[in-house]
Amino acid sequence: MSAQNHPRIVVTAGEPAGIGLDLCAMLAWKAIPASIVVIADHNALKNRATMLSLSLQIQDFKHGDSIPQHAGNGQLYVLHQPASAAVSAGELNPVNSTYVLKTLTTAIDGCVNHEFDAMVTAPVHKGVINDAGIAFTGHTEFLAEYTDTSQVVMMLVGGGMRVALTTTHLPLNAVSAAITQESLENTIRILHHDLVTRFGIKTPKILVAGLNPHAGESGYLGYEEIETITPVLERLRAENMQLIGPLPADTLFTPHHLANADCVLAMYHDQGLPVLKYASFGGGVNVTLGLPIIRTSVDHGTALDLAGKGNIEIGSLLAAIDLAIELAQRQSTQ
Ligand SMILES: NC(=O)C1=CN([C@@H]2O[C@H](COP(=O)(O)OP(=O)(O)OC[C@H]3O[C@@H](n4cnc5c(N)ncnc54)[C@H](O)[C@@H]3O)[C@@H](O)[C@H]2O)C=CC1
Ligand SMILES: NCC(=O)COP(=O)(O)O
Repeated sequence: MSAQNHPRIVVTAGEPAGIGLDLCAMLAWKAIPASIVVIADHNALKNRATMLSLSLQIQDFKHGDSIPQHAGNGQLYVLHQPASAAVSAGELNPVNSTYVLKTLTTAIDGCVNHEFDAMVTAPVHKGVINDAGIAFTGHTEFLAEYTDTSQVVMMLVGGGMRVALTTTHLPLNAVSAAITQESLENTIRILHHDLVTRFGIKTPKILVAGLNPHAGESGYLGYEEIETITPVLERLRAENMQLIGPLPADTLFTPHHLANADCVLAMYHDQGLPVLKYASFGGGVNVTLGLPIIRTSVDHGTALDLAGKGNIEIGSLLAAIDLAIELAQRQSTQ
């Protein structure tokens, strides 16, 4: 926390051809109870602001500078990370992938060494980073690897729900094999631990989805519920965790089930996230659990079609910053 006791948040601007730069420029006009430093290419950010007719005033941030609470008066503190190639709104260039990853590692390092209290990420484009010859499936996996964390959990918050995932960015045909008793148990332990410590929920109630239609229909539609999910839930219930399931995913997201639950654990990305995004797109937040640092993110992608055009929603970035502030404040009191 700063000397004035407000959280210090670092925001990575994401894929420069996408709307991350637009969001960061717009952020300069939002008052926020935290200090904010954006990591981006100074000139690319200035140019994007000009495209949006925003007269952004960039203050260059240097490591060690102390900065005031974000006033929302058009000023933005920017840690300049030079892009590797010229930036053009809407046009991906694999050459800039190293720049994108450098913004991430700079933010992670800043959180690990306590220069910042939390990092918030604008969207990156997974495909173009791979086009550059760098294997990359998402921030979540990148953060885990860079911080040497063996397992993390992706959770989205929005629309009155929290939805965590057992597996993240995997082809569908690899999902079943990736869900082992060990990986599921670790996922639930991380989820439970962070709901208690980071979110302040004393005894979290977690709804756990089955993998197969109708949660396997007693084995007639698949065995993962019987062989993998149920034994793990029974083991962890013996430790007094409140775990309901495995429940059929098609009826789990109904008011009846959700009313008293703190979180849903889905088995894979597109089992859980379409429901949450339907309920909250543009206002949802992605948070990585199990990391040694606090990281939240927007719930949407790079929206290349909208970059530089001036008609985007900033709600998800603001919600991600709000959650980062909440988590940082709770951590500072522990
Ligand atoms: N946190 C991250 O880094 C994320 C990155 N992605 C990446 O983004 C890239 C594009 O993904 P898509 O599936 O096309 O999803 P997308 O979210 O970029 O776009 C889906 C639709 O939503 C619109 N949209 C997105 N954000 C918006 C905003 N803030 N305001 C108004 N409209 C908005 C887009 O114009 C498009 O019509 C992919 O490479 C994907 O992996 C996707 C999700 C999260
Ligand atoms: N659907 C969520 C997403 O793709 C963002 O993932 P990550 O980059 O935060 O790992």
